[in-house]
Amino acid sequence: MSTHAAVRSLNINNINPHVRAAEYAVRGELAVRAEEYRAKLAKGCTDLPFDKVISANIGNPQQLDQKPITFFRQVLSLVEYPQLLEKEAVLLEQLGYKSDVIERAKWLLKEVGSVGAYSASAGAPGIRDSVAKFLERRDGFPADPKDIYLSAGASSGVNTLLHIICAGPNTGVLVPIPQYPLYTATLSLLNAQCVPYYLDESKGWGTDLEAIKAAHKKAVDEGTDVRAIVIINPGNPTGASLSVEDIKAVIDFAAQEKLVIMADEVYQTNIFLGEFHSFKKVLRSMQKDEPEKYKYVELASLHSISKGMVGECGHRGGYFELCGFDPEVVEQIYKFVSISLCAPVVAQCVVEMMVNPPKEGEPSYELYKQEWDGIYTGLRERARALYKAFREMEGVECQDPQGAMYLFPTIHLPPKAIEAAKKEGRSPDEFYAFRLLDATGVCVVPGSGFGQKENTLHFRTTFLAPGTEWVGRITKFHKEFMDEFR
Ligand SMILES: Cc1ncc(COP(=O)(O)O)c(C=O)c1O
Repeated sequence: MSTHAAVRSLNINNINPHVRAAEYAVRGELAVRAEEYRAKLAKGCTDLPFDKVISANIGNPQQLDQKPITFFRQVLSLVEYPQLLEKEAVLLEQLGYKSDVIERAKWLLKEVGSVGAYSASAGAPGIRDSVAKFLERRDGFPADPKDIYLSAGASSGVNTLLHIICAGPNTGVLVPIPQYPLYTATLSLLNAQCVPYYLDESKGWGTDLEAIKAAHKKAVDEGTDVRAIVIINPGNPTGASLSVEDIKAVIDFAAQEKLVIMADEVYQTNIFLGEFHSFKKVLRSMQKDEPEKYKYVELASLHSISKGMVGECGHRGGYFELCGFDPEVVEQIYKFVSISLCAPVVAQCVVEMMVNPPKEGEPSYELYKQEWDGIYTGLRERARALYKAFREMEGVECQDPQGAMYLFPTIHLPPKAIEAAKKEGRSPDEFYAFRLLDATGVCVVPGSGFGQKENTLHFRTTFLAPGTEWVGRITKFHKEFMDEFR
């Protein structure tokens, strides 16, 4: 028994074991070490072989110098401090605010009252209306504001949905591998079963229906009550976007097997190759063609202000839309979200602006468009530069950058490196990632943090960091690593 156990109520062995069991590699040991290095550098330490830490482990755009969109922040400045609206002339003539910024701030304040007040549990009604209108424009099918729930980031939406879906240790949820570890971690917390299905790296990380069917059958045969399937589209860490055919196949399978579909669409605007097709749009078109067959498909789709060109992840905003859920279940979802009172109200305002940005012809449009396009082009260029560097590295294979904010290359490490990793009690990809961090200050996440096929090794890096100097650091490290262990 540790000495702590005698003097305190809580110790590592008596807290919730499901918290202990949960793994979340994107903020794990590597990220902690990276923060230690950052703190050392800030104190003026000069004995590290780098002068800057690059946090390429997490899609955190503004930490890596992505500038916030001016329209969003100008409006927020006014909703946070409405007294500024009494000085319209100063705003317009001296601070360069445009009239549509002032109008939007007034409108939002009318909808929410004060951003310091709780809103209705599922979000301010006017903001839910805006989201519904956006979905109608995006998909060409009606959307009902009553089906929309504002959330504290997509993470809190996922948390809500999995809490509702997971009835006990026997509940299973199909999760893509590799995946963003929010899903496996939350299933661990809920003591439910993750039913992994593998994405096909040889086909650009496509969703393989046969793999889904096989994973589902195996779990059902083992007695698991599989109730839902998670789809991340575009993928994290893979960036792959699903084709309409693949989405149809998933919906069809979900209809046959009565699976709730959780469509995580937070990267819907981060697309470099192909096109984004929402699950809602494809579902509604299938329902139009064959209403009886798809009538009861349950779909929850999620979006966020964290990603895309918005990148406001620190504000913690998002929403999910429910389609086809039983009204009694919906009541429980409503009760569940009401237990946390409401999503952050400032974040709800950002959601509103994300789904209803300045339109062509409006005063803020030109700058908005210029900023949006600049961020998009910068991301695409950095993705290409990183991809090109990976392609030239020995033993590294990388799929074309397709979307999201990440590359997920395969690495083939020499046997001596694998042995050295074993001696340190680390997986080889973890060993590689620690070495990379220690030598260059670049923090990536080993593939094992997302799941990967047996006998394959990967790492995930974002392509958010500005410039390409850090890419050179990775290339140099890799060459030296391979030489050391060859
Ligand atoms: C696929 C995916 N879903 C959800 C999230 C969570 O995003 P949010 O900041 O909206 O909670 C992330 C964050 O990286 C993500 O990659």
